[in-house]
Amino acid sequence: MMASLSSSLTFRSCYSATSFSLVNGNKHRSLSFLSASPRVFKAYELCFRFQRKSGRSSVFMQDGAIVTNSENTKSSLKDLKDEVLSVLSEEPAKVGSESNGQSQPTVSITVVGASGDLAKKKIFPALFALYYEDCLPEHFTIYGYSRSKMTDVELRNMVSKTLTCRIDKRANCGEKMEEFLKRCFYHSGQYDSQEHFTELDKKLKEHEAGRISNRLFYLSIPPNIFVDAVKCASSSASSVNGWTRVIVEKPFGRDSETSAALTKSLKQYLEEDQIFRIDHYLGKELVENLSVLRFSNLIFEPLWSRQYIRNVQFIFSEDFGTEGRGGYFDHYGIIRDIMQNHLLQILALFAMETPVSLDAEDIRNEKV
Ligand SMILES: NC(=O)C1=CN([C@@H]2O[C@H](COP(=O)(O)OP(=O)(O)OC[C@H]3O[C@@H](n4cnc5c(N)ncnc54)[C@H](OP(=O)(O)O)[C@@H]3O)[C@@H](O)[C@H]2O)C=CC1
Ligand SMILES: O=C1O[C@H](COP(=O)(O)O)[C@@H](O)[C@H](O)[C@H]1O
Repeated sequence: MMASLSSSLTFRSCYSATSFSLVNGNKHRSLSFLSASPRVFKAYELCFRFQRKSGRSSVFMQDGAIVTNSENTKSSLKDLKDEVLSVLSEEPAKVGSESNGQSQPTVSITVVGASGDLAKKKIFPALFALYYEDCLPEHFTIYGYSRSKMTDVELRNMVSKTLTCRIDKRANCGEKMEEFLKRCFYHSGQYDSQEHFTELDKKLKEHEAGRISNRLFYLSIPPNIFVDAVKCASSSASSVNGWTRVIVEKPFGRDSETSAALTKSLKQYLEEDQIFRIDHYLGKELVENLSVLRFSNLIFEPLWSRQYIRNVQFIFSEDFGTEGRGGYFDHYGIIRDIMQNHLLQILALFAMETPVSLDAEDIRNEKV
């Protein structure tokens, strides 16, 4: 399968990085779930945040190394890491934490459709990478939710097969996996059952142990059941004292009209700032590095212009067949599946004018 736009630079889909950038309505928050090279992620992600906040100058090298004019790089990096952590634990609870004597909020992440391909291939490994990198809050629980009958142990067995230590620092990886798996649980239920989501809610509460609870639902299910699941999650399992957010996987409809209709349906149960639409392609190392290559690389930056580049082609290739996706492609269309999201996003990153800053909103403004 190959889709090709016009390039002298060729991008091949041979990376298996698992990271995601979340586009949140008009705002954009970056919440990277990465399983390939957190070192690169940190440099890239943290750099932008850091530069924005401190105004300090720092340059990130291709290998993820950081050159900064700071005399105290170590503590600066710590500040940056704290910032990433704050993405996951931001928006303090509406109920005072002191009132129940539990000072730190919990995050409960429910992977809806946990028995599926995406959950196994990408989501659990990415959550593990976050855990490995200490980017999850101290108190967190992960729940798999789907119709398949499974015990906690069976879920852990399933998940453990796809967790990897493909990351730079491999120290204690096995130990970390064990710790991570102990935080994973499973609840079997229908996607349109208030009753089953109420059962999930009860289980989440047990783990939250009276702490302020923030809840994230990751919809890793076919789009035709998004709204049912959101309805049940929001009415029967949303947080009562913290935030509740939902990550929605593409496709977001099949055209502008159906996309608007999906948003309208979701907004019956959620505010726009609770909805995070995801294009996992934007979190790939190769794609993230594109901005670094364009804007921080002293050799390429001045040459990246129509004066010096004659032809640009993007090649999307996979070294395997449709692998069970034939029905989906026939129904939805391969162009819709790949080109109008992943490849257009890459094209935009490649061709946009220099944004005012590398802050996500400024990049978005240049893209559109
Ligand atoms: N796989 C990938 O690489 C990518 C997938 N996506 C999107 O992410 C979402 C999930 O993808 P993926 O995991 O591949 O999907 P799957 O088809 O594997 O579905 C995930 C789970 O949803 C449940 N399910 C499947 N079909 C139905 C149905 N008709 N009615 C009710 N439940 C159903 C099944 O769980 P159970 O039977 O246990 O309830 C299944 O394990 C989809 O929207 C897909 O388009 C986006 C990008 C990449
Ligand atoms: O969204 C999709 O992307 C994958 C390619 O992503 P990768 O991370 O596996 O390289 C594609 O195979 C799939 O058809 C499509 O739905």
